[in-house]
Amino acid sequence: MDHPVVTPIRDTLTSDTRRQFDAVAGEVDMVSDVTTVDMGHEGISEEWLDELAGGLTESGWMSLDVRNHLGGGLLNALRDEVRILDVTDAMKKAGIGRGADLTRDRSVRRDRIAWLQGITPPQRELFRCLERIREGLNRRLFLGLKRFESHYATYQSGDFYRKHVDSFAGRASRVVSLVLYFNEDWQPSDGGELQVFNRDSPDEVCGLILPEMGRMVLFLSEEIPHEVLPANRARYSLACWFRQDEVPLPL
Ligand SMILES: O=C(O)CCC(=O)C(=O)O
Ligand SMILES: [Fe+2]
Repeated sequence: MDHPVVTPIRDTLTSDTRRQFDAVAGEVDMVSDVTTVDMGHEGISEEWLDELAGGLTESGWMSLDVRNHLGGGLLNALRDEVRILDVTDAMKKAGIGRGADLTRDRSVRRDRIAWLQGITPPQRELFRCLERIREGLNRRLFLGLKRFESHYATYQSGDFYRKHVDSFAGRASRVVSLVLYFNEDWQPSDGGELQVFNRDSPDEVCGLILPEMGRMVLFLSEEIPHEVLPANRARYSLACWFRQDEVPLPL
């Protein structure tokens, strides 16, 4: 007997649903996204997109302060969302792999995650920004990025994510990784740094990034090994992957 094909009820990342989503976003724009209205930041300029593409080309990764580009209002609204998901126990233990291959190996990663659907006003605004970055990188680097997927992550005290790359080489799935952090006053003693390894000599650490509010890290998913060191306090972030494949996997 044939098995029915089960598709996710809502997936904002396929082109058809993205079109619907844009239409809705356009209407809502006229009313304005109250929670994220935030004048006085530069936004996503062509110069900033040049900078992102340059960083990826030169060393395969970069870390930068994005408050002036995404806006403090949007970052605060996203931080509030992930905190609410955390305190209401809506975050799920993260796994490794997808679908039938999913394993939850607590010795490899201990974070909890919640996938974004792009439905709430801050997520809708974020998706518009991510879309501009996707297009901007494609225009400059010809990466053929077709879509993105994104989840919030929380690491409680003691949680970590061991050294890994975000995509298996040659699978052309996840191509560019982007991580945004939402933690005010993060100190070196709070641990939880993202440790980045050199793409040409993967045992060599070439970056140690504090997960501070407004900081973003961008890197080539297949090439840059990285690791989240054990955190000593709750650590909030959002990860996004720009992908070359068209068809979404079930969440
Ligand atoms: O939160 C971070 O700094 C990185 C997270 C990460 O490597 C991942 O989710 O694949
Ligand atoms: Fe990763």
